[in-house]
Amino acid sequence: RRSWAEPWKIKMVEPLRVTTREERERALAEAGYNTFLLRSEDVYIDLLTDSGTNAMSDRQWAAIMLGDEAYAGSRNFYRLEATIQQYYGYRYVVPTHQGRGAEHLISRAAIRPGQYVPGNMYFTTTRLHQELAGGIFVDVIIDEAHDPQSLHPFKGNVDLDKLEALIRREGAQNIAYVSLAGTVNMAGGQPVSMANVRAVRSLCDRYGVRIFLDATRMIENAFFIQEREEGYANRSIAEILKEFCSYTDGAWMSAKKDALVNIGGWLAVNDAELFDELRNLVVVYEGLHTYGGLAGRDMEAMAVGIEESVQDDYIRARIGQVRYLGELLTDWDIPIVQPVGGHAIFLDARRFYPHIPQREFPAQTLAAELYLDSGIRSMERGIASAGRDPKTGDHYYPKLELTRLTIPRRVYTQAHMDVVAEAVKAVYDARAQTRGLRMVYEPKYLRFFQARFERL
Ligand SMILES: Cc1ncc(COP(=O)(O)O)c(/C=N/[C@@H](Cc2ccccc2)C(=O)O)c1O
Repeated sequence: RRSWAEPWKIKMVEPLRVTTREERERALAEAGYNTFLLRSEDVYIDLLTDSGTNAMSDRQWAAIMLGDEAYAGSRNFYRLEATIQQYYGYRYVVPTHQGRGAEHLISRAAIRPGQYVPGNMYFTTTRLHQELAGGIFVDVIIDEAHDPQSLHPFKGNVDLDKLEALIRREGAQNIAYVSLAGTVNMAGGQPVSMANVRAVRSLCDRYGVRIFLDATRMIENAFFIQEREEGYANRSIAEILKEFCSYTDGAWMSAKKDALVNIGGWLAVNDAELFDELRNLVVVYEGLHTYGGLAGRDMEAMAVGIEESVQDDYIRARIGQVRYLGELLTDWDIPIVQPVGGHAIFLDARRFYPHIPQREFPAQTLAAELYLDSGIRSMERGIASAGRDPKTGDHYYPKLELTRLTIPRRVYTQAHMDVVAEAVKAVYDARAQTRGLRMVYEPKYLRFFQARFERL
């Protein structure tokens, strides 16, 4: 088998600054041991997120020059609308400034206070907007998703028995919609199979329950279907994407991931009445219905990004790079979530630091130690991110205590992945001497973004 390289070459570079250990000690102390509070200039390889950090192509940069900045009816909106209709298949499109904007609108328009929102594992902003709209999130993902060592090929799947039990217990009229994410970020970027979404569709049709898709990383999900699911090996990514979406009633997307732009999001539905309400809400919270908080140039770049994101050779290279890093780590027996997901390597902080109890924030500790060793920034995806149960006020205690190494699209080279793996190994080799953290400042909403910690 011959080696295989990315289907693009680099035309512009952005210099990186290597820092010293003492510079990083000072920067991290100022950031309250929270990688979200670090300055970008103090970060060497930035694996905090794949959101908005992806490299645009020359054609996307060219699209920036084609911005039609008319307040109403921008040419760029109609191009974006047509592109979403073509590739995702939905009828009505509403642009938003980013994913959160779309989550806010769909939650307000489609949830009545007290209704239940079953979903395949929670995502922080998605659940928060559902709760702010009075919804009650219920996790209906298969049990394997909560087991970092389970090799189930589609850990994002919905457990149909859990879903049907909820519908029968609460009554279909008390289910706002099924909130389906493909891939599932908090489970480790794990995909949903076509068979599962088809089965969820037929179950929901029996009870008259809607399904809305978080399509943020749906192209990566399509790749796993092409690679792992019977009957899809010879289907293109674009065909798989469109079929999957056809089993849902609408979708929201943070275009800052799959669509390769630095800002942007959209919401799309097939129901005309729901669209009317969304189209009206968008002018209250995001901007006119033909720009939704975006400049015309951003919408044009997003349309080009969508067209590039469905190219089979591009997505194979993208997933291949994540897998390459995963293999380096598993060769050293470093515990990560398996199977390797679409957008990141998730270090299993519970197995990495078995001596640090979850209340001392092992995943946050691991992100801090990795930054100190090498200037590599990662993100906590454990108890700090899980937040507090609104009913009891106590922390949620998630089974998954993970530190995410999130790989931006078309940004870093294989050499950077080698450096990352060696840094993780250095931290792993020193793990016995590492102590946990205590939280010294806790904000009310989505605390992980701005919380501050100190060493124990
Ligand atoms: C599956 C899914 N659905 C919606 C959104 C919101 O989209 P947006 O509002 O950011 O555009 C996101 C954003 N995910 C980013 C950024 C982030 C956001 C909250 C907490 C931590 C990190 C990440 O995972 O790094 C997502 O992953």
